[in-house]
Amino acid sequence: MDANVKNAVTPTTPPKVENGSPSEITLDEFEDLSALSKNDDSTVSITVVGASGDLAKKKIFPALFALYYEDCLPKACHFTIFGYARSKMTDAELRNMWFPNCAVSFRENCSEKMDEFLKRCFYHSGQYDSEEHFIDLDKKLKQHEGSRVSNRLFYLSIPPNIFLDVVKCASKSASSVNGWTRVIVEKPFGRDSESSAALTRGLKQYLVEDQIFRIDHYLGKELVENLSVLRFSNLVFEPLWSRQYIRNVQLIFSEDFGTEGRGGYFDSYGVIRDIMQNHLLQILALFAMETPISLEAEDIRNEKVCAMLQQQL
Ligand SMILES: NC(=O)C1=CN([C@@H]2O[C@H](COP(=O)(O)OP(=O)(O)OC[C@H]3O[C@@H](n4cnc5c(N)ncnc54)[C@H](OP(=O)(O)O)[C@@H]3O)[C@@H](O)[C@H]2O)C=CC1
Ligand SMILES: O=C1O[C@H](COP(=O)(O)O)[C@@H](O)[C@H](O)[C@H]1O
Repeated sequence: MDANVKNAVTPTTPPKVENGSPSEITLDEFEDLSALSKNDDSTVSITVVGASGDLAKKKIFPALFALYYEDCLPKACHFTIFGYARSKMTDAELRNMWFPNCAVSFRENCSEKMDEFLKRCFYHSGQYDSEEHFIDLDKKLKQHEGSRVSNRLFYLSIPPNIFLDVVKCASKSASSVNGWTRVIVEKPFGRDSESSAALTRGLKQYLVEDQIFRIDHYLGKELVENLSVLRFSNLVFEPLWSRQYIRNVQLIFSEDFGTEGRGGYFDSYGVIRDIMQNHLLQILALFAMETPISLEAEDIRNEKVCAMLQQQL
């Protein structure tokens, strides 16, 4: 979770929303969604909003399949994945669209696993600001969830100007009545601290902070994940990792392709905002923070915030 955003506004208790439900399991439990399958009475439904887009196709669905392949999703029939967007598509068309990107070279039984996984994937076409269309989605989700406890996750893979429309409709018309409801928000979280705080205030009209997961996909990269292990578990590096021994730190970001489809986004938002204030600052914080009391998410977050405040970044 992005701590700077989290701390950008004074937490307030949001008004209770119709059909809304507060979180019922902790962040740690959430990390292993497969744990939910131990309880035969619960299901997880993941709705990827903006399913027709680039991010969904290239990253989210392959990642969901990888989770399924590694048994990190509840067993089949205890999870459902819905794509939601305005484009008209059938379930089969959605599956065909995702398939090529998901079919990476996993180990054995990949195609069987893929068949099982795709059978749990469905599509619902709707407008982002239509409560009616989210009510229709809710009905479809219920058909798959049956009478079990339903836990629902909405992944916002859409441009930021429609985040709030979706959160409003999803929380009013399609949130879980008996389990948790959570929302994953993709960057950018606003274009400056004022708009970031405004976004957080907007989200909190419908959700409490524990329901909001701001994602920075750089933190999932192997190299970045290994940074903490390298720093804190390596007897050679650990004592040397300080200002006494390190004079200069450079973070170099390079891509081997051009602007491609990002021209409009870069013009209005900027390359620095695209990469630096999120991905690269997260890495710098991981690099510069003091040793956290544990490698739990909240403890690392706390140390990253301290490191940033000390550097006045
Ligand atoms: N692509 C990437 O690698 C990354 C993207 N992100 C962020 O994730 C989000 C999604 O990215 P990406 O998939 O590339 O974006 P897209 O531009 O592909 O948009 C996703 C979907 O949203 C709908 N959409 C697009 N523009 C509008 C609009 N103006 N009004 C309403 N709906 C619209 C379209 O679906 P339909 O027309 O079917 O409704 C589209 O398929 C963005 O916030 C982006 O900044 C973050 C990290 C990396
Ligand atoms: O968030 C973004 O990241 C990608 C780079 O990430 P990668 O995992 O594909 O290396 C960047 O190309 C994109 O512009 C930016 O929005």
